[in-house]
Amino acid sequence: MEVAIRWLKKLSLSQGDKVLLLNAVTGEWWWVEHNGHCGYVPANYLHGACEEEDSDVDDPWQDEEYYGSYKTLKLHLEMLSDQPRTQSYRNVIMQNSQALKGKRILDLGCGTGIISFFCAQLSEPEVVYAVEASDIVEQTRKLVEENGYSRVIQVLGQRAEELQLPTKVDVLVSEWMGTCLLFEFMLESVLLARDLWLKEDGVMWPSTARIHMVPCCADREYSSRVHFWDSPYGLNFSSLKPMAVQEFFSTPKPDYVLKPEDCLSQPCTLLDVNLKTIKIEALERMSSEFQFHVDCDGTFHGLTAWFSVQFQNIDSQEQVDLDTGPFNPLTHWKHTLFMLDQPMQVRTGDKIAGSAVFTRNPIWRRHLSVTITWSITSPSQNTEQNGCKVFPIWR
Ligand SMILES: N=C(N)NC/C=C/[C@H]1O[C@@H](n2cnc3c(N)ncnc32)[C@H](O)[C@@H]1O
Repeated sequence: MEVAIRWLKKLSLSQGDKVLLLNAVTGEWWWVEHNGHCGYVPANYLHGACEEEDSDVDDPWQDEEYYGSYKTLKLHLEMLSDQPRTQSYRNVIMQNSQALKGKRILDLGCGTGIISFFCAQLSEPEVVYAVEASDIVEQTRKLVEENGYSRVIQVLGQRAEELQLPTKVDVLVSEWMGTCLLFEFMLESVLLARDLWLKEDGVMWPSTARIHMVPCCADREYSSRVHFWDSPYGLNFSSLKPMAVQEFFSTPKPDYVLKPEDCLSQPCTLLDVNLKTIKIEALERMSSEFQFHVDCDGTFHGLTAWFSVQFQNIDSQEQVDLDTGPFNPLTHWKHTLFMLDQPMQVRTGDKIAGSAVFTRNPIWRRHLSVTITWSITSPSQNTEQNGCKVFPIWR
């Protein structure tokens, strides 16, 4: 079936082909990806079957698997061991110790309760509601008891979506950030709790969140997975290279560590979200233009993204900034590398312009896809190269 949409490149599909649904944009047209190419398809051309069992689709938030991953200590150890992350929250609370006196605080997704402990230890809030949906919460209750904070910290073992509080709160603090900021979309739960339980003049911590991106050289990453096939043990395996690109670079690499010297230009800020005002429905699709001015000759292998969050002080204009990028101490989030299929040589003075669109998965609600469109103009080489690639995270 040839679906040639006038303003999009052709998406050739045949009966029985499987496509990745990226966005059920309207009832009639769905934005899909097939073999690395994306385009619109009439919704009525597609029927039901997701790869997984239909029963899975009954749980689009995959809550059993999600909360199951937080009931053991592995992820909590990783987060608590992340000094830049945990110390940022501690610094915010310390700097606002006076302002937090007598206040009502909601710590959403408290895990082992570390943020709630900082509040009770460094200030004298009236109450801290420590909300946690995974089974780790039974341990958290014990920790509150054993550390003598039962009078201040109230541990609530439930999902934020089911929360019932006696009154609204003055501060909603949460550590909700996932890969590429948005993955897990715990942010939706935070915004839901904000809308239901945060006072009109209440404070959100973090207050703002940003996604940053920079074009980069990633030679070792590309060579070890693609050039490797040129001549392993003297044999010519190069016909495997397209398969290697597809297998290793179709999704971003979430645990990449970008070195400052591999940046090809100054980074830019793609998204800047105000967590007090953003509406939940805005999370479905967020897009941003970018323009990078290449400031050193090199190979353009891909784009690396990271996030930063800012915590606004309650009684002053100052803020604490947690920046997980390559120019700051490494965090457990590391960086996210979006590798292009084909590296390109770029020179100082070249321009890499384009857009990044963050589209939430209409079915798997904790997942998203990032569509990156680029155009490289090189005055020195008098060339222009364009491209577009869709990166699911992770469906
Ligand atoms: N920072 C990263 N990566 N992960 C976020 C942190 C996730 C923690 O928040 C809890 N959590 C996530 N969503 C909710 C919710 N809706 N209600 C209650 N608890 C929740 C999880 O069980 C983890 O303990």
